Amino acid sequence: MSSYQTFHVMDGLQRVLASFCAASATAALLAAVSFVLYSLSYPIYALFLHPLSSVPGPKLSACTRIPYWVACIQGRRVRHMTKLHQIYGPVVRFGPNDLSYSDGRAWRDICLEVRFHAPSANSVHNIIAEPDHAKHAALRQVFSPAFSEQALRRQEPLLRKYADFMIARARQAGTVNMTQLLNFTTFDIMAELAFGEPLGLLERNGYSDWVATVFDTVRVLPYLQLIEFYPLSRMIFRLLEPKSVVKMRLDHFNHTVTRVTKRLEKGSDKPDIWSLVVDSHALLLDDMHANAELFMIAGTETTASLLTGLTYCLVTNPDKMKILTDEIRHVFPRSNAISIEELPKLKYLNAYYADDKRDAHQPFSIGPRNCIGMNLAWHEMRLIVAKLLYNFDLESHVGTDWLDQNVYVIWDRKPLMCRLKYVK
Ligand code: HEM
Repeated sequence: MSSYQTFHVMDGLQRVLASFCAASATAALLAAVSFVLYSLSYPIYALFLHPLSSVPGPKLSACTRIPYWVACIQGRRVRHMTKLHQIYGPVVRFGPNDLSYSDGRAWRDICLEVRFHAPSANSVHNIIAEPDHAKHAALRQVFSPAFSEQALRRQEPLLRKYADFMIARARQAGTVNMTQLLNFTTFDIMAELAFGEPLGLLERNGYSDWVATVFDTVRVLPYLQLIEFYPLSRMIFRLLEPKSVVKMRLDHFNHTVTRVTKRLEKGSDKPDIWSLVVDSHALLLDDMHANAELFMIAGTETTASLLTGLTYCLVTNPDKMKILTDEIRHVFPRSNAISIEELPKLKYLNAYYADDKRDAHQPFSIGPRNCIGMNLAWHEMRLIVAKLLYNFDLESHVGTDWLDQNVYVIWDRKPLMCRLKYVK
């Protein structure tokens, strides 16, 4: 009896299973057919019927973003886009729904369209990633006093301290890897502003583990961008992200959490970021952590990249370097007299800045989400260049292939070896 019943139950189960398998097979077949049909018809749509179909660009890029992602992953994004503009002109379609403009008139339109980034490890959006415009504006208002001209005048002794430390470090060396030295300097400055304490890179003449991780992991950044770009890959990644990677991300973030928390508990009368914003009570602790992490990236390697590039341009154009060096040594009687108040008055040092305002090139972006640290960056960069050229004659035999560098969201800068002769 029981075996008969069992046979019946099994029979029923088998039938349910069989029909389930058949349904699954049909669904899979339908999905496969739909996929094939979509793959075959999408290029026709993308090339002939899409609203962007008349915009110049490679046919493959009109159908898929794959060529762009490959270029990003290989660190060739800038070269890839430059080449596309050389071939196709000022407006290029580099993906099915993506346009790139090399014409300055596009700045206003591009700034209306904001790209959003993933939240920080504590799930809070920092200011650059904040998708809500009203929240962004509120954050901007809170942080603005810390980056105002008034704040910068109070921060000048700190900037000078590290510029002088950089000079002292360079004097000991003779031949210097400027890529590293400039990284040490900008990270030390920003750590004092964001954590209220130095990272000690100039002192130890080497990277801390935390900074080394930032540079060691740059090649992963395009993969993360790719994953974040598509909602499905983002969802799958969140589900499958290995625990070890999550832990690594949290450990890295906790470096900032520990330091910011310590700085807030301790209090400070130094003009760092928190002493200029903390009184507003408008920020939660999580906001502070997320934004401190952003400042440590946005305010360091950007400035260091520009300074390294400028140093390369100077050592490979000694005639221009001489004009700039003469200007700085003529205006200031001694290294200690170099001040952030006087530096903006130097004509040759600021020639780029003047050009930049007329030009289509906007390295700090424009609009309500432009770089909040722009004034700090200009003062810091002018001070560092002036101190460097006042104190040293620079020389380097680096070849033009130095310029051939990869960019993985941030530049993967090559070492820039320079001989520094102390002259004062
Ligand atoms: C040469 C140096 C620098 C360059 C070229 C630069 C460039 C930029 C650009 C292009 C943006 C807009 C990004 C976007 O729209 O996605 C930006 C935003 C930002 N930058 Fe800078 N930056 C520099 C230095 C600094 C410094 C020293 C700080 C100081 C912490 C800083 C902090 C920020 C912040 C917080 C934002 C987000 C602003 C917002 O969303 O309201 N940057 N920067």
